[in-house]
Amino acid sequence: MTRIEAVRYRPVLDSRGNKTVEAEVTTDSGGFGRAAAPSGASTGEHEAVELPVEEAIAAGREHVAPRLEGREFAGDQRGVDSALHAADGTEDFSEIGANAAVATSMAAAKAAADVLGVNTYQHLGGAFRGRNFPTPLGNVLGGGAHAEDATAIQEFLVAPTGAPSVRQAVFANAAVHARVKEILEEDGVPAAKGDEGAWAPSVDDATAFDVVAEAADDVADEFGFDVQLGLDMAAAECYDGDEYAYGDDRRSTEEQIEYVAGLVAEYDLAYVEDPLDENDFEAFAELTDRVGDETLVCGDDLFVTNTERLQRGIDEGSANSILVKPNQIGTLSDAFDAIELATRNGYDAVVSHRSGETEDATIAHLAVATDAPFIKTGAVGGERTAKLNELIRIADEA
Ligand SMILES: C=C(OP(=O)(O)O)C(=O)O
Ligand SMILES: [Mg+2]
Repeated sequence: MTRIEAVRYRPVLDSRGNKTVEAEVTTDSGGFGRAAAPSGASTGEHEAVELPVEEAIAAGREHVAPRLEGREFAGDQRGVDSALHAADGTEDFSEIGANAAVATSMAAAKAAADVLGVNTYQHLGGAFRGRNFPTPLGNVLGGGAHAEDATAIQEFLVAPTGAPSVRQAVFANAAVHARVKEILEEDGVPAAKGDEGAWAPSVDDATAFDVVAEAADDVADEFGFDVQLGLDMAAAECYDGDEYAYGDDRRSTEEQIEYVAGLVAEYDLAYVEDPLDENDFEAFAELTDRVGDETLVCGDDLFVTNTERLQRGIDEGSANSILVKPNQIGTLSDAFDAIELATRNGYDAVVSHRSGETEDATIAHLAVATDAPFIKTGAVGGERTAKLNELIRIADEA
């Protein structure tokens, strides 16, 4: 097997115009991989640590590159990711930065795939992957931490659960995004876009539900398959330790559970992410008990792609789905472990982008490599379509 020859770092821009870490890995047989770290805005309290970009790059050059160059076999992803942990030496990548770690981990995977002459998803998932594709969850309207003066709920998502192909699913989500804009225009509501390209009008959540439900119904009729709704409620952002504050509404934990259960029934929600605070495994379990047969209750800030937190959730019945963001945990191996633990326990994995993204499309490969049933990566915008178009290409080739 071929060895890693060089690991290089540079600062590049993400979709918010912030600097982020890009890594390049070359191998002694001419393999090449390049990847960049994404960045969150509504980050979970228990996520691995993102360092300031210059610090992360300096740490990568000083501590990571010497451990990989000339030493690690390019195809040994676990070996590469163990070397990243060894270079860091902490539980949360606070020494080298999860941004340096994840960019290196993903670049190494791509370099190895290049050496082997296969797609990244085949290198990561093996010869038998590439038959199943994730249903894309598309953010079409939202606010919260992703846009000023917009909805209190962070993301109104569409889930084309009836789509016959990933391509049709991707096109349906884009069509809902376009239809949402038309409905807002008909209603005389101006709307700019939030961080992920979703419309960010200054409307209350009840109005947003009506607009998105109408748009999804119209597109379902046009495309001839089911297009359901989903939410990311990013509840930790709205919880003050006592109450949930969404716009002018204040709710106790019990009232929040009641409210979410009501939404699931009223809008036939296929998916509800972070409906409760990131430390309240118990309230999550209460809600999952009530609505877990009808919808996916997904932990993002609750689990932060961390197998220990996921195991606690499994033990307590806190959810039935996990959001998987490689940069929350720092390496592809750790993200893989979270998906495998989830799958073995009947949890649906949702591989996810961050609100700050780049053209990097590794998560599309990760989703296909693990047979993840869902991917959340926006509906429109170059940094989002990079992943969606990659899925279309993979499906075309597979
Ligand atoms: C994608 C999300 O946002 P961020 O990247 O800001 O955490 C999310 O909360 O699921
Ligand atoms: Mg979330």
